[in-house]
Amino acid sequence: MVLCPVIRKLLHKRVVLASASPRRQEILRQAGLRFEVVPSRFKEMLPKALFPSPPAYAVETAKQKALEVARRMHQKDLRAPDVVIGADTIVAVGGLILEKPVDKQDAYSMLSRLSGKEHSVFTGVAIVHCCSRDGRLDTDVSEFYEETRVRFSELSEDLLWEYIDSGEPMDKAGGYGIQALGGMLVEQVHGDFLNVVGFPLNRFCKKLAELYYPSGREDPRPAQSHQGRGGRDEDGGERTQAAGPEEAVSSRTGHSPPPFPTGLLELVDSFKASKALFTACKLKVFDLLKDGAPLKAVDVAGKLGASACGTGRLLDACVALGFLQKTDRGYSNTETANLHLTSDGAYSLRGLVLHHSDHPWDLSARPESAGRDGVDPHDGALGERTGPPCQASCAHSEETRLGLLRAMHSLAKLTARHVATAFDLSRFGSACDLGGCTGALAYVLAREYPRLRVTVFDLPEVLQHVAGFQPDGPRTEQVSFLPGDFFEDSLPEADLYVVSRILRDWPDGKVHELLSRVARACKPGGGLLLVDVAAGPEAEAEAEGLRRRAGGERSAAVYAHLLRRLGFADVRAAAPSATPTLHRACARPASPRAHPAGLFPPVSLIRVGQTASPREELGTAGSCKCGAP
Ligand SMILES: Cc1cn([C@H]2C[C@H](O)[C@@H](COP(=O)(O)OP(=O)(O)OP(=O)(O)O)O2)c(=O)[nH]c1=O
Repeated sequence: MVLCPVIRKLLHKRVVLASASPRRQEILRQAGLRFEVVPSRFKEMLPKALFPSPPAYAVETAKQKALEVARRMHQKDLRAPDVVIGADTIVAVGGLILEKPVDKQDAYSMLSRLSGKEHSVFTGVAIVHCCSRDGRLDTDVSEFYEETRVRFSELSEDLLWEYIDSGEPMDKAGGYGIQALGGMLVEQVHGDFLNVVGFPLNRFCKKLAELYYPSGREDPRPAQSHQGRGGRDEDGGERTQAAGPEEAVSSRTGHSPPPFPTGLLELVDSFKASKALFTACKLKVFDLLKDGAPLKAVDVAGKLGASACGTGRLLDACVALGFLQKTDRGYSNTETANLHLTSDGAYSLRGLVLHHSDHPWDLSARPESAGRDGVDPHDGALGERTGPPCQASCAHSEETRLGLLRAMHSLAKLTARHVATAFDLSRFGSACDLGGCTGALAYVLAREYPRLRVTVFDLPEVLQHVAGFQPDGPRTEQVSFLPGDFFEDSLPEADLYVVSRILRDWPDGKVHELLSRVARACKPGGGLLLVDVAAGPEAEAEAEGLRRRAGGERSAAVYAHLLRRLGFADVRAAAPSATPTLHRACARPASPRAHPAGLFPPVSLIRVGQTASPREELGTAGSCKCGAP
């Protein structure tokens, strides 16, 4: 996600980060910037004594790093990138500048100098706009620095050496990494934390805003006027041009182009990113790079039996996407890749990735039928409904079904804790997860509520595969599996029924039928935990006619109305306190026709209902069985 509008503005420029620092790459990537990484070869050996202050030294080094990359790229292709970003982080204590230690002894003398005192961390940043004209490179440098003050506690000799022996200090200014083990040495921080880690993101965004909207307008249109060559910015940095190249063109010709169709171009291009991810997962690139030392492209290619050139391009794409980091020593996984893209990552989504890779969204395969004939992409070739993916896959090969189970399992595992803790369910003694598949949610419910016994109720052909998905550890005995069809068979007895990510796959009639069955099975005082992606009200209104036959996300209001009619009282909704990952994972389109108003429905919804009072209410619920909500 790109929060900062100025960063969004850079999305269609060729941006290069002239730094090998994995931390800088991570910070800028998290901010949504897209860039290539070309580490600078500038030797950080400027004579420090010539600079009036430590930050002046950091700023000049940052500038020289960026300019070296701009010149090298221009020489190589006679075409420089649009923007090159350079940065340099130093630690200053008592007028002394500390950079990266050269060896352990050097690290020791730096850290003992910092012990028990406050020091400053300065990061100098240079933003170089480039323009290649007639084989010549024109550059336009803006620069600034940020200061953060850090206080260390008193460090014992033992602690110092233990820390040095961890190896962490060696590639970091001042010999410590505040974001990792080095955080233990730190007593207080005043200022921007990311500045210490290597890149002052907040100040960087402000600087970009100054450059691109010099009059302080929020309006993202290009600025109409800009300063001439030789201007100086507020930090005393040289700046020859206030606006970027785009603005210059518009002011020269007097022609104002239409707003840049950023979102559209992103969509056109976005499949490439997915393709790179799919390919890397299929080839097990992230498994290969897990835990080991960084590998060069040629070594990865050798292990995969692939071409060095193609592998290099794939690995670079993964760097740009934030799944790999690249240094002089080679490629290695980012934390995201270790966690989500390796086969055995704690929250591996590899199964989901492979499923989507092997089963592209049907709309792309049969766009004509979806658009022209109004056939739902989940339907069979003649428009007949094949049911939710899990059931539809029963008609397919064992391999397809297993792939789908892995996909559903990985997603359920990622979101299970948010779901299990969205409401306090501790008063329930037993639960039945209808269509609970591999039991990913059931096990987390059992872990969160040690008194709860959970039955996973699903089709026999699904349950025959669950053995491969069982977690180790305590409380697995709280969970049991029972084969059955929630439309055909009697529902197992339970105090709480769970219907998670089921309803969106069914049309209204079936949704009503299933919830009516749950309402009838519910004991007085029993409950229902309904988990689904919710459509916003507008999408809901537009989807109304289409969804009756097709399924798709429904709004909170529709579910609330239906549940009340079925006799549930105390209907409550909660959007999970979701991480961006969770939101993205949940908020995906079921079918394009069900969401004509937008591809990404706004929120995930969890609601719990409890049958109000006993029998009359349940009777009412039964009498509603045939009516559509
Ligand atoms: C103080 C501190 C520094 N650092 C890092 C940030 C920088 O990467 C590094 C300082 O060295 P730099 O020379 O600024 O950067 P670099 O050598 O890592 O990368 P490049 O020169 O290619 O841009 O120290 C931390 O990661 N944590 C910290 O707490």
